[in-house]
Amino acid sequence: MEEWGKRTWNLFSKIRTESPLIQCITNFVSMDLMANTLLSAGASPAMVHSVEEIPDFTPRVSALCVNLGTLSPDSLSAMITAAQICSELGIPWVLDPVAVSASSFRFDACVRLLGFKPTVIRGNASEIIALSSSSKSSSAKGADSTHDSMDAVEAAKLLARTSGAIVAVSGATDIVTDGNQVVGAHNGVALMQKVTATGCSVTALIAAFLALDKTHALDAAVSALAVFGVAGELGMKMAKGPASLRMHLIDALYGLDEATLLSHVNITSLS
Ligand SMILES: Nc1ncnc2c1ncn2[C@@H]1O[C@H](COP(=O)(O)OP(=O)(O)OP(=O)(O)O)[C@@H](O)[C@H]1O
Ligand SMILES: Cc1ncsc1CCO
Ligand SMILES: [Mg+2]
Repeated sequence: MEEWGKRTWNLFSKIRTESPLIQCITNFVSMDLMANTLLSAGASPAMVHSVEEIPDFTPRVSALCVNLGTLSPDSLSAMITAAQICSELGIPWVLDPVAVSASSFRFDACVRLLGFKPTVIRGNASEIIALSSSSKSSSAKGADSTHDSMDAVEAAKLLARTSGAIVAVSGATDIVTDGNQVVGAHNGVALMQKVTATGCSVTALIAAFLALDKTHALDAAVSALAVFGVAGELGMKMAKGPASLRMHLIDALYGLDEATLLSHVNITSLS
């Protein structure tokens, strides 16, 4: 546990000193919270999503975050172009398959994007179960999960093996796997589910952690989820509901110091 805490702090403090440039092609709901999450963590966000700009811009970024939340034919072209560049240039990129089973268009888009080998896939339990089982007809309602993250462990392992990506499942326990090893990050508070785009934002934070060391993608994903969860716990101490949690979570992320992080991080091996 102590080792995980130190590893997490080392990566997090590097974001603050190196301020990696993170491109986000994301949904309209999440843009504000995602950009503010990255800024508060010390990274430099850029919501560049026009396909005309991607050949110039994407080769210069340190990592890419692709989120299907408000997918359209135009945004899909941008995602595919950017993912292809990252895959060719070895730039780490993260896929957030929001509401993957909502439509065939969205599901097929996810499958096409998997062809460009995301470094990490982060979804909630319903999304990871649907993507892993290739099932377009899941019980998921939309962007919110109807499953517990622990129900998605086997699905996550299977998806990691078939895609070659590290797979992260958010929930009461955040789960991260490479297909064999399974690690749990137990930080966070349930009210984070009532703040839209917290999941989208932690996916972008994973991209920021990956930007520093893409060769240890499992560590990057676990660390990002733990840091965001700790910020949620600290923010909750001052929050009166979802709106003030959103504000205090961002403040807590910005002010997070080593001693506070080390005393709160709760990461365990689940395999
Ligand atoms: N029951 C819970 N207890 C503690 N933390 C939680 C709980 N549920 C979710 N979280 C945390 O909330 C954040 C968002 O996770 P969630 O699973 O709600 O993502 P999501 O469904 O993709 O969200 P969105 O699509 O709105 O961005 C994560 O950091 C996760 O760890
Ligand atoms: C509510 C919602 N709808 C599409 S994306 C999004 C934000 C959470 O994923
Ligand atoms: Mg989501």
